[in-house]
Amino acid sequence: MSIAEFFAPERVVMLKRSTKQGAVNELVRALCASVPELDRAAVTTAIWDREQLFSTRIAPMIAVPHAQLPDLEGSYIAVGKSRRGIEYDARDEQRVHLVFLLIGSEDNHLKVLSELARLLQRQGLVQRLLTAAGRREMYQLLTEPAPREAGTGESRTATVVGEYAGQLAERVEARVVMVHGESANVGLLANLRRQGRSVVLVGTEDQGDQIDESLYDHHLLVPFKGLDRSNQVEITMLMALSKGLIHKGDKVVNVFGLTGSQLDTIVLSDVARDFKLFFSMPLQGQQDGLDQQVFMRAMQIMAELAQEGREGKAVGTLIVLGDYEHVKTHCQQMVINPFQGYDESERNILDPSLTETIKEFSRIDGAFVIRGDGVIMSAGTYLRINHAVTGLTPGLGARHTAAAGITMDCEALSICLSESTRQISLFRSGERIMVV
Ligand SMILES: Nc1ncnc2c1ncn2[C@@H]1O[C@H](COP(=O)(O)OP(=O)(O)OP(=O)(O)O)[C@@H](O)[C@H]1O
Repeated sequence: MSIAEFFAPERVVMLKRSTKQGAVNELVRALCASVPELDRAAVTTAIWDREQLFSTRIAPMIAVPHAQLPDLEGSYIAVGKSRRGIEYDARDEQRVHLVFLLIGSEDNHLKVLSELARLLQRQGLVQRLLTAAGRREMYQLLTEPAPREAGTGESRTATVVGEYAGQLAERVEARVVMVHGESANVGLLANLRRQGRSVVLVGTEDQGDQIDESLYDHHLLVPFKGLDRSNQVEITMLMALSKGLIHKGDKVVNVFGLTGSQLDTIVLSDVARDFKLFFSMPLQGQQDGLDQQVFMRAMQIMAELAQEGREGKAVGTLIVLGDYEHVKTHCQQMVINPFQGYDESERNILDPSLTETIKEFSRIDGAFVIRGDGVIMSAGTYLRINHAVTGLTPGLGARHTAAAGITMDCEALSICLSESTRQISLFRSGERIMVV
């Protein structure tokens, strides 16, 4: 899916009104004028109904009011910029300057929302939108392919590392080579394809427009940037395993550099040896089908929480993903479930406008319980554990014990953010299978 297809030049608006209602109505007008099948009254009602549930401000200066309309085919985005800023919601004094209005079909609304959120994370884009001279420039910025980052040229070192990676893959008969996209070089990709390796291009953003698609077999997106080298490989391998791109008997060569820099590292993995525990994970489309994007979003929110904390303080929290049928038998509310009463479509972790709410609720004691398809079933939940949890690293307390314990009793995966160390741990079958 390319997010560019949902924009249109006539739906870029320089907003005149500085109230939330005025600005949103300007966008609804522009959207409905551009898409005749949209009924303005229905769009307005759907948007405001959604807005009453949670504010759709997703970042200090950005809001994404959105709604699904039954029977609508396709999704449409109108974008507005306000130079003066809009008083968007009472809880935040900072004004919103960019408003993205999204109306979507029920089928892929959340996926489009998620793509839009990813686009807005593209380095420097928001700043360039804010300083863009006019509507045409804004449209170009929103629809242009992701720029390749500095340092992606093929330096001598990168070329040599690429050559060695190719030779190593050949010598050990690695079936798969994962080339980390921001530093990928075209020569290496072409060489690996010639050798008949399965080539996976790994990136944090969609780079399909920059590198010829015929040079790789799969494109894998990892949820966050800025990892150190060992975490980069572990997360990538985990993602690739969960997507079925690599298998138990494979040898895999990873070629990468630190995010944004050139190729300088080669790591050879024997999947069966290095990822023993993974093979009991529920991520592979069985059990209750834990959606890949849901797992990635949960990891991303945890990573952001680890970095940002709340109001200057570190926070700890716990997310339990998947196998809800069994997990629910272990759940007891510590406080009233804040998601109670909301429709399932209004409490899906894939909805970026919920991110702030989820982060805010991370301060509540207890766990988030999330179904495999991303629907948040509860927060502030106490998990009753039936087994004695032994063998945890000394120093890990009740939160980590609950995170491990629930995965002994259920086929769920749990992600635990430690308040004291800010480390993110992944638990499966009672074991801590990864620490970031
Ligand atoms: N059974 C449980 N189910 C859900 N949440 C729990 C459970 N037990 C503890 N918690 C959460 O963990 C918090 C206490 O964490 P504690 O500091 O004891 O654990 P920890 O593993 O050392 O975590 P951290 O590294 O974040 O301090 C509680 O305030 C509560 O929010």
